[in-house]
Amino acid sequence: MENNVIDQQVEPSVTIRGLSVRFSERTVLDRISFTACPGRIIVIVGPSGSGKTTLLRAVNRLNECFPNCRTEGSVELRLNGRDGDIYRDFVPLPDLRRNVGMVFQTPSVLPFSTRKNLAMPLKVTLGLDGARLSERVEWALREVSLWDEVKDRLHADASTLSGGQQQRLCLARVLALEPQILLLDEPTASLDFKATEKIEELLTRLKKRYTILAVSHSLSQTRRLADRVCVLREGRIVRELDHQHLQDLNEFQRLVEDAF
Ligand SMILES: Nc1ncnc2c1ncn2[C@@H]1O[C@H](COP(=O)(O)OP(=O)(O)OP(=O)(O)O)[C@@H](O)[C@H]1O
Repeated sequence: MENNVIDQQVEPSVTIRGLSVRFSERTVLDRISFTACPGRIIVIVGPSGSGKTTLLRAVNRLNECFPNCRTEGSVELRLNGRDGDIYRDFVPLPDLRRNVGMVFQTPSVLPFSTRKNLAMPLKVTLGLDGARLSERVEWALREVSLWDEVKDRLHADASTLSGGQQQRLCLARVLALEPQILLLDEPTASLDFKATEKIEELLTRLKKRYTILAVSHSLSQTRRLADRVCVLREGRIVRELDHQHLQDLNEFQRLVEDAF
């Protein structure tokens, strides 16, 4: 069965058609199709090993880091008003990764100060320096509600921040490059409930301006965040749930558990 989820209210910014990913001879994603739109969060859930991370990585060609990986099908993105299939049309990888930012399960801060974590990619990728660089650093930290917490220790090593602060720093690093699409792989996996709450509030605010694809292992979080839920099992989308399914917690849990 090939899935075809079309969001009819808003022009999609991600259109995935017949996407299959193999590692060596093993099929990990099997003819996946769906669309994602700006202003919406799609949450991907599914058993461990069902292909959730691989699906996120397919949207900015990160699977290509693995030499045994083969991808078929298309991932069409609308970037800066132009459509293109990232596997067929020429999209320089740095441009693609800047526009399609990814935040990983475990905060991946660089072994530098908080400021340098943001400043370095801004210098290298956008060539910013001086006042423009400082403004962008502050903007990104404010965007993730971290500025007030770190403004007096911008030059301290980023590893001295709490786990939740580090994860927000990673998100700030992605946002600073002005992406249009965010890929979030269990962004609260390593956080306590307070830090999780902050990230969830942040995502709810950010979703108005970005297309967000997120992976979550928490059904209650999925229900809080998602506009649409895709249940992945053995590399296929076996169920899609939208607003009407998310209203009643028991009904939602039953539908997802059935799909698992
Ligand atoms: N680079 C790779 N080489 C070989 N197999 C891989 C590679 N990356 C992922 N896989 C395999 O693909 C399958 C899907 O992995 P993936 O990480 O996408 O699953 P997941 O649903 O995100 O799992 P989890 O919930 O445990 O994070 C797994 O069986 C995994 O072992």
